[in-house]
Amino acid sequence: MGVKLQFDGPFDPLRISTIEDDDEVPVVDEEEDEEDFAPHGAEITKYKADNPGQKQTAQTAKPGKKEKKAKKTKSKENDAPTTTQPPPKSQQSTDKKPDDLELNPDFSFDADGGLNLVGPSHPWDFTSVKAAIKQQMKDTISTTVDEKIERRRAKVNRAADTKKKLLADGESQEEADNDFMDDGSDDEEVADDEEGVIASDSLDDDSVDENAEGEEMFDDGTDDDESEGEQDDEVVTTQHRHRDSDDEEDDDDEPDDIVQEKKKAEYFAPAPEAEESTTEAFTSMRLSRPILKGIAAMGFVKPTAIQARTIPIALQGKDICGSAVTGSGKTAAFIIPVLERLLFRPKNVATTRVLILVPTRELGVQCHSVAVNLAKFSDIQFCLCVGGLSTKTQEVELRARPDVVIATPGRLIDHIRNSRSFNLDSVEILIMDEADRMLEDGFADELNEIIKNTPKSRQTMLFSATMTDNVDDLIKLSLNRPVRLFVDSTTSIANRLVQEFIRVRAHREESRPAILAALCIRTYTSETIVFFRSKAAAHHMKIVFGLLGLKAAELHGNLTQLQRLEALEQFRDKQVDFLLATDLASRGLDIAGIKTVINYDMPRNYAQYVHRIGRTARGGAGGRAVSLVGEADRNVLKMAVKNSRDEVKHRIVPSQVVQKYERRIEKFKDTVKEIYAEEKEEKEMRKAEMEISKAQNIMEHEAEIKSRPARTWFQTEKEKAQAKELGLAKHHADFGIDSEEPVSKKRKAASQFDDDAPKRTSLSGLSRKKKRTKLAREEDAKQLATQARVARSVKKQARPQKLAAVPEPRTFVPKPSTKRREGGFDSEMGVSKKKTPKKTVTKQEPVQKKKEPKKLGKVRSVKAFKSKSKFKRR
Ligand SMILES: Nc1ncnc2c1ncn2[C@@H]1O[C@H](COP(=O)(O)OP(=O)(O)OP(=O)(O)O)[C@@H](O)[C@H]1O
Repeated sequence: MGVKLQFDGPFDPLRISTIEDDDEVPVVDEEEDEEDFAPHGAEITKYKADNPGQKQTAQTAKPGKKEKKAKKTKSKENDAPTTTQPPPKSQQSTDKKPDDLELNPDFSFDADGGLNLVGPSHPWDFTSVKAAIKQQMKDTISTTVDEKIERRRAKVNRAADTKKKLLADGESQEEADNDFMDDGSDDEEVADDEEGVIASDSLDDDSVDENAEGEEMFDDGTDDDESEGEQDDEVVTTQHRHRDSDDEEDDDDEPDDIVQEKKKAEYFAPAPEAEESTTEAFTSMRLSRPILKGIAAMGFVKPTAIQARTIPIALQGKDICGSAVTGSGKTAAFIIPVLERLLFRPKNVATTRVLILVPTRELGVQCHSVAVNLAKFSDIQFCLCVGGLSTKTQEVELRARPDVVIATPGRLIDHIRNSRSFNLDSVEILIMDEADRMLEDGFADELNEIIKNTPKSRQTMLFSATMTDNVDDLIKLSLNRPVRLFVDSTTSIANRLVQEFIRVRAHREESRPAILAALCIRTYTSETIVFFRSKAAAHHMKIVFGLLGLKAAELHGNLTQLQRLEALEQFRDKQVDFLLATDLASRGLDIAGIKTVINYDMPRNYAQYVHRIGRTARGGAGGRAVSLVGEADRNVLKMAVKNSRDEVKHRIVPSQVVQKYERRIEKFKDTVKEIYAEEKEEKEMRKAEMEISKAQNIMEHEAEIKSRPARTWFQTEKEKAQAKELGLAKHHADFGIDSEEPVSKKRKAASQFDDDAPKRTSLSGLSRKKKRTKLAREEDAKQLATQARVARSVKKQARPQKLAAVPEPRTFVPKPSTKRREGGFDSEMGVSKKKTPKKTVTKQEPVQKKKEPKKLGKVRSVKAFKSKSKFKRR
């Protein structure tokens, strides 16, 4: 309930398109208690969502109703939104309209002062979501992994003390044994920032050769003949090969490019240039007062490039395909125009008009939190609809028809199919954050299902740092002449992000845990996020870190939703120094102050690498990404070096250091096994507990349970698995990744260090939705499956045809290129081999090499890294 619109001043008819679900309802013809959104005398031009070019002039409200409406307005300040055209900055303090002051007496809008309001300490907050989860939780018989570690640390420490005493007079015991269980904070172990140790200036072509002559510099530190005493890491700055913007694609792709460019020219609407006025301040964007207040409260002073370009176009109701580097404010870029448009919604009937899709629950929670914060001076209602939270609570919330639903695709489809009276028929704006992610894996079909359920006339906006502009992909989303707003190249990384690479030789794969421990104890001691490919590896290192005395939280899909949110909060609030995460945390998460991202193992593709390292150096801050690069990671390394803005660095952790940590970790082996055993035991108990409560439930509520209609899903398990495979193949093709490339056996072996970890089951590798569905159907699988199939086929027949058929998946045929085989760690890092004559180290060099036969396998690699120690290696 709010105040009726009143306008008494000029209003730019091109500036805002309002949302409407019924053209017959003029914006100002709302009930008396509609809110006062627009400036006095303003004329609103509305654009139909399906026809942005069509204008409709709204009636001008009669002045004088304001006092009447004001009485009805909620006492809350946020119920008095008013669209204003703020005066020029210079006049703001003196030239305020009395009406403005009347409406918001306590709000002074000053581009420097007002916008400098201290925003929330973090743009997101999980308190309410956590509380909701806790409410529905039952007590379980389990202790946290931290408790298990702590108990054992105390035990092992006692054992170590006893050992020390016994050996007090002895001289034979290796010194390393004495720090058996230290806390990793020995002064001698904490090296200074290595960057200055050996790092040389950016190398020109000549200096590359000089470096190439000293090949031992590129040894990976695995020599056995290290000098006495612990050494600092070596960090060598190597040549960078930043591509010019007009040199972005490989030469091989040229014919493809021409076809794609032609398609793009036809498909995308021309993107207007960013207006200078809008890039300067949010106030120039003619946003309404409540939105400006929300922006100010977030502490945003000036729009970022993507915001400056997106907001005016989004306000016009146009479809957008947007991309900008990680941490550049894309979330606010799509939320602000949505909120602005929602302020003008007809309010006679509550309607869900905006749907924001995100790929992960955490991103959903974060996006919801940012949206709620930005809208806190309005009456816009939100519903968070992600997995891991109570379906029932969401059903209740959805029944109230919130203005905005923020959802993960799986949970949303669940509601569409199984929550009575919920549908997407009234959605006018569809936003997909991390849209390229949604187009891959198992999401593609889910997305198709969602799109099928939304009206064609909707406005659609897609965003990602690695957004695809491949027309064939976008066609599936049935966009309407989208505007392509690519502020940065999709391969770009943040400006102040320094990239380091550590080579992990094939025969040293098992040293990864020790290298990681050395990095985290000696160099990157806090505000560091470590990415793992597998949940098992993340969990294993959580235990190892705990035993080493490092404060770490883990974040992956094997945890409960509450544990996941708590891990993020602990890391955000600096209660722990390290977040050990899988790719679950690689996209979109915005945690202030992350200094370092470590890739324990490289992600499967370059896009994922961009997102992972994009967790640092956000919003103009600096950061560092350190990646452990194995033999199988050449492609990603190559892309990373090629797209680096500045030099990349090659870090060498001395073998002596690695061996020291290997010994230390080796000593925990039994303790780690004990912890796994205890976890296993607890898991069994929890399972038994669950079974009991399930049985009790069935006994008590049998009739009700049986009368409930079975929850349905839109595809069979088989279909979903196939979709995932196709998505992956397509994504690999996009990024030039050889889908056939086997996962290095050695790496696999290295990640299987936790031999007591749960083995693969029939549920492994399935999405949460699949798992849940599968588990839920366990009891009477056949019966329910049959019911579901029947229900599905009946519903399918009743449904309209899909808006766009999914095109045949492209079969990826690896290009016969010798280029890839040439690339070893050294050549990807831009370092020439020893015998390369200086003058031949030019840009033409790789082209010549391209024609060489494919024979640069292991032999080349060993040669390239030749060092004095090569004779000693086993
Ligand atoms: N105009 C602004 N002024 C200052 N800070 C801003 C502005 N807009 C957004 N931010 C802040 O910048 C940070 C990054 O924003 P956001 O998470 O939206 O980035 P993103 O581009 O979506 O990143 P990613 O690609 O990783 O998802 C956030 O902390 C956000 O609060």
